[in-house]
Amino acid sequence: MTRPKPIAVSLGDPAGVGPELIAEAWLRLESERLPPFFVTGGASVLTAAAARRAIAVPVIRIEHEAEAHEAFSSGLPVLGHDDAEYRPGEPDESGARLAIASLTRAAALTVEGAASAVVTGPIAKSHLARYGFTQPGQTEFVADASGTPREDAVMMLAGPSLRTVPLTVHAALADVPGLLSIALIVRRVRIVAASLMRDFGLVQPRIAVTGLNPHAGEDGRMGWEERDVIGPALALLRDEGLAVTGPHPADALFAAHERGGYDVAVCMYHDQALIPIKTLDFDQGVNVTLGLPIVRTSPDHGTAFGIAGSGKASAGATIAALRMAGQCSEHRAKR
Ligand SMILES: NC(=O)C1=CN([C@@H]2O[C@H](COP(=O)(O)OP(=O)(O)OC[C@H]3O[C@@H](n4cnc5c(N)ncnc54)[C@H](O)[C@@H]3O)[C@@H](O)[C@H]2O)C=CC1
Ligand SMILES: NCC(=O)COP(=O)(O)O
Repeated sequence: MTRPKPIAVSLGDPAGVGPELIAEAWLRLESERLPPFFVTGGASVLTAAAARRAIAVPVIRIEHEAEAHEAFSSGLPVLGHDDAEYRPGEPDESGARLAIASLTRAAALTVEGAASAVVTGPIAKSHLARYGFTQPGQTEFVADASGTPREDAVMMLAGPSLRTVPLTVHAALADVPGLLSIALIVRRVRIVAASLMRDFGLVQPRIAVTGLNPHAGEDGRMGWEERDVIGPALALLRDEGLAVTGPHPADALFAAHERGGYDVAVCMYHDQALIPIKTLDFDQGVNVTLGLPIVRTSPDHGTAFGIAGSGKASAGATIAALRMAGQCSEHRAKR
């Protein structure tokens, strides 16, 4: 049997918590039973970040991704020579350029099949935008890199307590009602259903869809989107045989007694989906992009510049992202 390819990990912004958490994940590879991975660039950043965190993580430079498997048991494999100075909490131009280069290479290696999945370290979008990062986020970046229409790259947040999908993502709240349409909901919910089957092994995913307005519109008294947009979209999806319920009032859907009734909650906007997951599962929350020809996950937290280098950041979400990337790749390989 051929062994699976290693996972390509992008560094994230070197001034953020990404590098120290990747190093910590490598340190715990046996206790956490992590699949083999390598980092694209940032060898001296990773060495310095591990030292600052007072953890013993030998960094092993590799010239080719095929060397990652052998290196992995002795140290953290780092591919290539892209690098920067380690200045935690002080994002700068060279760090931004390294983050972009690392992401670009990790995604490209995954698209060409040299890596089984890409796990992206956290970046600060507004900071990187000053240095040539043109996409709204890494979700759109990996969509473009893998030749996927951006509308088909669907963000899902997954933790031990629940999974959520924001149908609209990095949009101003005032723009959300105008962005919602029957076509968007149908297209994205179909992708959610197909991905939960392909990447997570669910046979018939149970999909709960929220309303947009308080009380899911209260029969049109508090908004019309449920009646005119969300409801008709869900009727179409049910006609296709998908196990879709809603529109549900969003305020109660995440209560413990409700969560057992669905496999994923599809939400209308960013905070509706992210607040419950970050409240319940912050330390194990994974951001996974559905609908791609490749597997991509990420810890769901950001760069946390304020605590970078302090040793306070938890590696739980990074470890969960690595583990989930390995599991999704295994599910795909079995199909
Ligand atoms: N996957 C990614 O690339 C993401 C990137 N971001 C970016 O990160 C930047 C900062 O965003 P914020 O909203 O401040 O979110 P953040 O996640 O960086 O920080 C929010 C709070 O959580 C804490 N925190 C974050 N990670 C932690 C960890 N591993 N352990 C313990 N505490 C942790 C921080 O100290 C802060 O108090 C933004 O520029 C945003 O674009 C935000 C979310 C995801
Ligand atoms: N709030 C989630 C987030 O910002 C992650 O976005 P992306 O960079 O993974 O697209």
